[in-house]
Amino acid sequence: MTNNNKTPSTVTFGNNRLSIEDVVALAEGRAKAALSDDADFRQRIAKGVDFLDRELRDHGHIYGVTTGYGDSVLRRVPPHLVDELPLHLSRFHGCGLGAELSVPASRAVLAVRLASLCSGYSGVSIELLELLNAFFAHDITPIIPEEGSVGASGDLTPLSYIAAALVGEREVMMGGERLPADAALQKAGLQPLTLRPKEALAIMNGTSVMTALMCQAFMRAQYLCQISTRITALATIALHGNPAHFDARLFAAKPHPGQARIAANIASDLAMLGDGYQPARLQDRYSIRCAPHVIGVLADMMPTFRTTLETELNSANDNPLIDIEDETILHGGHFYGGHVAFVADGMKTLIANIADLMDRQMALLVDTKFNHGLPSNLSGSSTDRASINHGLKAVQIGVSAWTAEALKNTMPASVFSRSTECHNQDKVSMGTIAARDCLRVLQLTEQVAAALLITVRQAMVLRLEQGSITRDQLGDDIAAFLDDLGRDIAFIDEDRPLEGTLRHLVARIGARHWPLYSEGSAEK
Ligand SMILES: N[C@@H](Cc1ccc(O)cc1)C(=O)O
Repeated sequence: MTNNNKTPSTVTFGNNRLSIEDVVALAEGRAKAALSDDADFRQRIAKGVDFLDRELRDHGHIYGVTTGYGDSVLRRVPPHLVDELPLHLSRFHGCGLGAELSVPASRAVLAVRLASLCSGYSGVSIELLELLNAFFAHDITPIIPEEGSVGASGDLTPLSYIAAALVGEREVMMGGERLPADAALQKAGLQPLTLRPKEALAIMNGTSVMTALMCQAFMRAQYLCQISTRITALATIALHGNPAHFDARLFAAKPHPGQARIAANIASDLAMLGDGYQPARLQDRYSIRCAPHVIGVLADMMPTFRTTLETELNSANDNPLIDIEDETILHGGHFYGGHVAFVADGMKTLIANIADLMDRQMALLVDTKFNHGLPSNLSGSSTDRASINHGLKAVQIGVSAWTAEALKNTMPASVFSRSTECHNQDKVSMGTIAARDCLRVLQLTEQVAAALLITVRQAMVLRLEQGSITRDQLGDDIAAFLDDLGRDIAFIDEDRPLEGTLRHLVARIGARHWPLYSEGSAEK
């Protein structure tokens, strides 16, 4: 498939592997979906269906086809009710609650489930795969409530909303419009699917919701590494900090590659300060001096996170699996999302630590006890009006609140297994809760980053006005970045509400608006 760090224009589902970038490009509507025409792939899919049909005819006993589900495995379904069983599965799981997934998130879920079904272990028909693929072409996304999965019988309840949409039940979004699924299918000229015996189980019995959410989280975490690195560089300059903390020789002596790269990026941002530059202190406080050691942990874990997420993304995480080579049905527990759960729990901890780092950097910048000659709360008001102006005081309070909430949400979800479903599912992953927490922590941390962008830009303008830093001492990248920020953030001389600016900057961060360092540099 595509190279990991390039945006594809078409993502093809078939025998090939998908990358996180493929999923996110589809989710964000930057790529089209296609189902492979490859003869081997189509034959493999056909073989699975044919084998299941024969198995049912010749042996007449298959889990989830002629039995009840889960703990109800001992219940035998008589042949005349076998065809009705899949619709029961999708319907009794139609009990999701909570917020609805966004359209991009729902698209990511569709993509991840389609990828898994294409691995050829689930015994679904090519018609099912074609219809899922057609959802992309017609911009149809199931409306999926995000709560109700324990992440270890797969994401049964949220994925039931995909099964329902395919058969023309419940609601979908289509080109920005909320419609009953049957109406949307009709509008698109598509026929609702009649689910074959194992197909509802195949759609629902997997880890695709948590995996999709973590693909989105991964891309955001990657950008967070970069933006927090740039913020650190600007905070260091604005505080008259010491560039020597980022010397390559230091990082060769403790050579975690991600950490070294973050340090090198900060060092290159500070390179133009020049020999005449005098730092205010020999050693800066840890939120400056140890920034590579905080951001670097996330940077160093990203390759592992990628490997784990992409293994899950390209896996058959259904049960039972159909081995078409040996013509056997394999009963297992691949719907268990333990790996994704751990990535989500781990990633959210590392992200919240970056929120905390930036919160501490802001504390240094706004406080005249630490900021080496900048005004209180970085207010740019002239002296006679300084008594009524409070600059970034409330923004700092907001940052404290967002940081506290991010830190609070780092409670691991994966250790809170509950035995459920009459003790059949007596150990579960809670990976979907972990993934949702991770996204919430990201959102809060991106808000902190937005506030820090206002802070460092304000501090830099003040320094340039003071003349304690000159424009020549900023490298081209830093100067261009500050100019770009200046178009989004007006200088704060008189107090004004900053909500609009904050929201705008949060959206900019979400869109990875500023190209920072080299693409994908938070990883390799
Ligand atoms: N995940 C279960 C199947 C299942 C499906 C739906 C349920 O409600 C419960 C269990 C298995 O494969 O064993």
